Amino acid sequence: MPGRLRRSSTRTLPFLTDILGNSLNDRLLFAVPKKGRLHEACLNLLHGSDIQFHRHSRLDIALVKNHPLALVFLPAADIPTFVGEGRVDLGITGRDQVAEHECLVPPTETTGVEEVLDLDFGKCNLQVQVPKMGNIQKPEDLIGKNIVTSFTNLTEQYFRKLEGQAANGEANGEQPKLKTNIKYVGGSVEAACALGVADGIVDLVESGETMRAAGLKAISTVMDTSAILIKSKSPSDPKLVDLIASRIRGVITAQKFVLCTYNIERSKLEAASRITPGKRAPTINALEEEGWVAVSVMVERKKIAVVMDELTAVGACDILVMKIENSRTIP
Ligand SMILES: Nc1ncnc2c1ncn2[C@@H]1O[C@H](COP(=O)(O)OP(=O)(O)OP(=O)(O)O)[C@@H](O)[C@H]1O
Ligand SMILES: O=P(O)(O)OC[C@H]1O[C@H](OP(=O)(O)OP(=O)(O)O)[C@H](O)[C@@H]1O
Repeated sequence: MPGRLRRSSTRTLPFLTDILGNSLNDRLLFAVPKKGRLHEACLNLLHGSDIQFHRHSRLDIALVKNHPLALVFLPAADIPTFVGEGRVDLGITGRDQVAEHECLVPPTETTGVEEVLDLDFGKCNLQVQVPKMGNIQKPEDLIGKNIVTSFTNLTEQYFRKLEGQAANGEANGEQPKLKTNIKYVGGSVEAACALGVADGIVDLVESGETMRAAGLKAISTVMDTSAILIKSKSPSDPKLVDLIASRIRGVITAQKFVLCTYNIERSKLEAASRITPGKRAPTINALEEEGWVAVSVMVERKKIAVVMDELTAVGACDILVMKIENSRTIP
């Protein structure tokens, strides 16, 4: 694709050419959050996928030793732009960041990103929050007031819709409503109300600790989000994209599931199989002991304690649970 970072590296990034020579040529580019909440989990994913690299200090590009791949460390918020324009082939960022970008730059047939995989971390909600002790109870009460956020496009979209609904109400004789002011801040959004800059904020909530510590409460959810693997609409090496996606999927599955084995009388197998249906189906082997079978099955890690209780209740015994180191399974 013309204008790709690797093809024009001498023109656009001369300092990188000094350091890396022409080694970016013909490498798939993979953008990874350079800091923040997703950074560490992404490094773990790369490690689990055996993507080996050495990152020089201060340098935001690292060549991968065992694949024709280069990692580009970028702010999570910028990754949808680079991938969406086809400058970078693959990326990890939050679904919230993709949605925020798409509000401003709607995808076309050739631009914009495609979601490859939900990565099952970075889970949180983008929520409208207001002072706990104040008199604002619902998002409509914020119409015409000041909102502070790092997600100005999603917030604009949310409040314009709310204003539209309120305007329809006006036609039915309700109070006239004003336009809501939306201001950008890059971080520590939760401080805006206490500092008198905002009547409400739109910010991410995971545990709710930040929100509660700032004396705020959530009154509405704009969207749910988690980290996702995205690709451009015209990656330079689709086969390598598929290979990387398959390795990452394997690591995610291994983290999400455990392997459970147990012995049970064949007559009780049907009840046990209802508790542990497996990803596709349980593996069942006959035991030397007449009328008994051994079952081996993948179970979601978060459900395993309840599953073990239920298996015991239907007569399973010798229940063992093992960590899965890595996997290759169908999506
Ligand atoms: N508390 C959280 N829990 C889970 N995921 C989060 C949380 N906060 C942010 N994220 C996810 O991580 C993405 C990046 O947010 P983060 O605030 O870490 O980025 P940053 O602004 O680049 O880093 P920093 O805040 O350190 O400057 C968000 O878009 C969201 O998808
Ligand atoms: O519900 P919690 O578990 O408390 O998490 C929510 C906080 O996490 C994020 O900020 P982060 O700490 O990444 O830093 P930032 O405020 O500088 O963006 C988000 O913007 C909230 O402030």
